[in-house]
Amino acid sequence: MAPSTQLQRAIAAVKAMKLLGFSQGVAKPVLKELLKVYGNNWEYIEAENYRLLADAILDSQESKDPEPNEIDAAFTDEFTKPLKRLRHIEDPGPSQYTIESEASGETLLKKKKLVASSEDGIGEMAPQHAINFEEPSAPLGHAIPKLSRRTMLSSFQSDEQYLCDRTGNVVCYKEPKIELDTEALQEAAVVGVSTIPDKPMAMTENDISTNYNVPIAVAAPNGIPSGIADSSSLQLAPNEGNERESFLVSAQNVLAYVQDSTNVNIASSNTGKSAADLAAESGVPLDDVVKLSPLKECLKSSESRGIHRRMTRRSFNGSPNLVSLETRRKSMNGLQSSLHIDGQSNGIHKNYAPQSSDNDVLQCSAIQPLHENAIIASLPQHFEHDIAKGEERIIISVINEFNREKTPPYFRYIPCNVVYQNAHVNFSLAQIDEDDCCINCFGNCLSVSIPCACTRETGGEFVYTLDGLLKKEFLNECISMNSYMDKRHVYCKNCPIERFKGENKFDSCKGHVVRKFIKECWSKCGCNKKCGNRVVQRGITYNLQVFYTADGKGWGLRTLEELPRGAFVCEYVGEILTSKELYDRTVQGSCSAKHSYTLLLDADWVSEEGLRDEEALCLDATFYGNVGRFVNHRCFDANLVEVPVEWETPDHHYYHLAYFTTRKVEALEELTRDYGIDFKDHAHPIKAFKCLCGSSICRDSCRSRKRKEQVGS
Ligand SMILES: C[S@@+](CC[C@H](N)C(=O)[O-])C[C@H]1O[C@@H](n2cnc3c(N)ncnc32)[C@H](O)[C@@H]1O
Repeated sequence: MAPSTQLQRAIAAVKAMKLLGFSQGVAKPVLKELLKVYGNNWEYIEAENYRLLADAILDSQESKDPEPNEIDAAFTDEFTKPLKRLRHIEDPGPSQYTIESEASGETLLKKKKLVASSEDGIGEMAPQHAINFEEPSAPLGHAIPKLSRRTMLSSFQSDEQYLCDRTGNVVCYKEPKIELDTEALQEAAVVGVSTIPDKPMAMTENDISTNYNVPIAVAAPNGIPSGIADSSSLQLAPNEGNERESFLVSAQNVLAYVQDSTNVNIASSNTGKSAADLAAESGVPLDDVVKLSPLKECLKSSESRGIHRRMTRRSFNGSPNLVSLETRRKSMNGLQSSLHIDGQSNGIHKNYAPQSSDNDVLQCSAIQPLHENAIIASLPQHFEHDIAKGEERIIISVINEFNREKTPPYFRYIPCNVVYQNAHVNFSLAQIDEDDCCINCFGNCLSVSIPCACTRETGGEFVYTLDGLLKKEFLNECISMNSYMDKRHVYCKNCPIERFKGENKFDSCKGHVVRKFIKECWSKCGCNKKCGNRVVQRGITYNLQVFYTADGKGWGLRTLEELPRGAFVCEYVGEILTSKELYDRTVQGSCSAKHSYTLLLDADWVSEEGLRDEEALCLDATFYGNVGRFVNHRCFDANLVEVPVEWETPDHHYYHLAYFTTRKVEALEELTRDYGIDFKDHAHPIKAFKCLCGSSICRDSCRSRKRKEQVGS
């Protein structure tokens, strides 16, 4: 990236932090560290108005948070000591981030320690500028800002525009960016060198928010995959690390089994009610919901806050759990997980996302800490307990049983595609011809013997069964069309992928796969929302989980319940880009993430001679996407197949990519699809990787054999 752009972005970031009350001196070193960690990928840092940066600053500050009796000294020191700078050392202390490689080959974001030093110029963090989350006294007359991460982040997010609903039109989003001003430009001169940090922002009493979402939670034993709990087979292992799992508790039953990173705490809901109040209101005996540890009483008292904070921190460093195993065992026995596999029913109950208010749902968004000090004791938790952040009808948990990477690298969850900027995706009822919809239908189109007009695309036949599965014949055809061997390619004369490469690089079309489309009924149709010809647009209905794969592929997606053949699993959702925009992103390196998340919507590129730039569309799930982005590749015998589906527009330029099962899939099986990669073709737009699919017919096996031979010789 050109230095000036880099500088401008740095200024904007620092400025944004300043608006939150973080001085330049505080923000700058953390920003530098994040840039290192994310390989100068600004998209991550700028996402959600620099949420990652704010999180990281809060984390580093919390780690520096002095004990109450140190506060006075720190402030007194302000005028007596030279400003200290931070440097990395191996000893425990306040944290920053660093990258480490695991045996698996994955690169992990880890905390690196910072300690005061006056030697190098990484940045400054004078004690007076660390935001304190305790009840501070300000001996030197400073106004001490008291902010919570939640307060800050919600103020950060307040001007976000929301994106889309599941069946609605694609919405073009624009996130507010911090405008550069002259003051910021002056600061440009000092980004990268140390300066005297600014004074903290003065805060009023109203700014001091206490609306922490602190739920009731029960720790589950380690070693049980999130989403699966069979109380009869629980192994109560000693606490080996910091990662645990908890339940999402509703008034009547446990909704989900979720992962967490911090300690067990008992606290109030975000309405400010206590656990006891909520339990009383919901009619669930408190002891049945949560077995309070002996710590309960001391956590409730304000005097104990310091103790709790210290205990939380100690435990975060790996020392024994706050709640006894016995307490945990009782808690587990007192609860029925909604996600259990038992011998009798062999069923996993749906992990529906709660729709109700605080009154009837106590959200255990991972074992949330009691107060703000503890909130920032964890690594940034982008997704809390549901990676879909409530955007799907199902809660989608995340679990890593192999290393300490708690969540996948940052991305923003969207349940349906969103136009990035120039893509021509414009839905209008007028655009849908009467022959392309079933205006005169009513009820469920599938219950009538004569197929409706929406089946024109599929030869006058509905492709779905009454159970909502893809019919055998259609599924077989899709599998065969997608199969690497049988795939039929068509070639366009003026391929949009090639034409942006510049004159020297211009190449002939690499080919586009011929596909079979599904056309679902939609708003202009007379049928109702429950019509059997509306499957994909209803969204995810099966229990899925994002998990860390054991075989080095990074994160993956799996099912927590058995899936029948022909079942719709999820859509591949991302930003809708023109192929030019995708090319520009690739050239700029903003898509240089370790994994590739782009797909072409190229099914119809050959049918028009002069396809306009804005009509040659792609999906990029690198920064915005849904669970579809975690589906890994498997050569030949993948259990998912990708099918193009359209409902809002029948023009084949824009459509949805839906994943259906190619066979019965067992609970806990990883969901995979064949990306169609030719591992020998290095010019292919999909960046090849060393395939670790494990299939006995892996197409990359020749290459890996060759490599081994080369190494051996
Ligand atoms: C759409 S992403 C899948 C999710 C990804 N594993 C993650 O951690 O976010 C595609 C990327 O995953 C990795 N991947 C997928 N299938 C793989 C396979 N069979 N072997 C090795 N890496 C794979 C590659 O890095 C690929 O670019």
